[in-house]
Amino acid sequence: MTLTNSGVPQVPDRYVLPPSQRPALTSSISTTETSLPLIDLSLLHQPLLRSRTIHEINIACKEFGFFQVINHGIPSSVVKDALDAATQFFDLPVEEKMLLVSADIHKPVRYGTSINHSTDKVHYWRDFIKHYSHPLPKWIDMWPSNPPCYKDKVGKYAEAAHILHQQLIEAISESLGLEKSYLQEQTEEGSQVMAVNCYPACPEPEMALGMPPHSDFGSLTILLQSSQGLQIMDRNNNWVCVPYIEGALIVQLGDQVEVMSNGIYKSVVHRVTVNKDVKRLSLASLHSLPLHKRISPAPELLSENNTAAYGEFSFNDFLDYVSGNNDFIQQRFIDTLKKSSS
Ligand SMILES: O=C(O)CCC(=O)C(=O)O
Ligand SMILES: [Fe+2]
Repeated sequence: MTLTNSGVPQVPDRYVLPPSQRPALTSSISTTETSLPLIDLSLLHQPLLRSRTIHEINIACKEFGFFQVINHGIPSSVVKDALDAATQFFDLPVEEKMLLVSADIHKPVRYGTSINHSTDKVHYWRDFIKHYSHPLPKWIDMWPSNPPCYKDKVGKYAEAAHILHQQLIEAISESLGLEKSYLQEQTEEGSQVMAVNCYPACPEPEMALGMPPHSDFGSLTILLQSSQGLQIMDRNNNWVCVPYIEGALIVQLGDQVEVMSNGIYKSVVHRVTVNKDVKRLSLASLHSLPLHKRISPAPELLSENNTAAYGEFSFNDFLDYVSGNNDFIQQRFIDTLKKSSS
């Protein structure tokens, strides 16, 4: 934000990506050429239409590990208020935000800029604040107290996202042929982290990224964006721009669902491009099954001919990987769990 506000005419060297990693805006597939799944969640509550909607979710999860949802039950006023509060937070004087800065990924509330991981060489065009969000009463006192509306407005959104996550996990379990309640206990006890991201306007958007390619570690991410900027990788390794759809929320499958489904569903690799004129905000509600829990493929999905394709893992394994790995961007954590099929 400080760089953009000072009107730099060029992206400083530390943000410039090696040519092979630049977003090459022209070669990404835009959404006029390909249609990404959009699901009307209100149909899940209609007995005659539920199974068809579950089928649509199954196809979207298999093909993309991604879909957008409308009629998701979170009121538009709650969504708007959360985005307003986030905007006001990033507009605070830099000295005030810097009081929350930390590189320690274990901190329950932390503000950060540029560097995605301590091991990354390249910087990214993003400021963010991340905070633990579930159960909310436990964490909310630690959240930013400025702007004064932040706790209330982002808190209401976070609680609504938590309920939506439970409904989505039920539908996704069902779409795999598992009991609707298969993960119920684990989602109730699971964790939720809100990553509130701000991507300021960037003088040379073709040289930098807001976030590098990655998949999210947890079960699902529910993402609210203020404008277009997210790209997902499709099964042919093409980058596809995710369109901004008024009132819609984005659902992305994380690594835990990939392992639990034994790879029937894959977590979606995504990145964030930046924009010359518009500051973009996003609220990523990152949901995860309990952090101490070891996740492994669901036994119900395995058979003699279909054995476990992934080893089990826990959140701590993931943290060890992130803190010890210099090539986080090149290799996904989940790929290290894959068993070779001999
Ligand atoms: O800003 C976005 O659209 C994506 C953010 C994201 O991928 C994340 O916070 O993990
Ligand atoms: Fe992400």
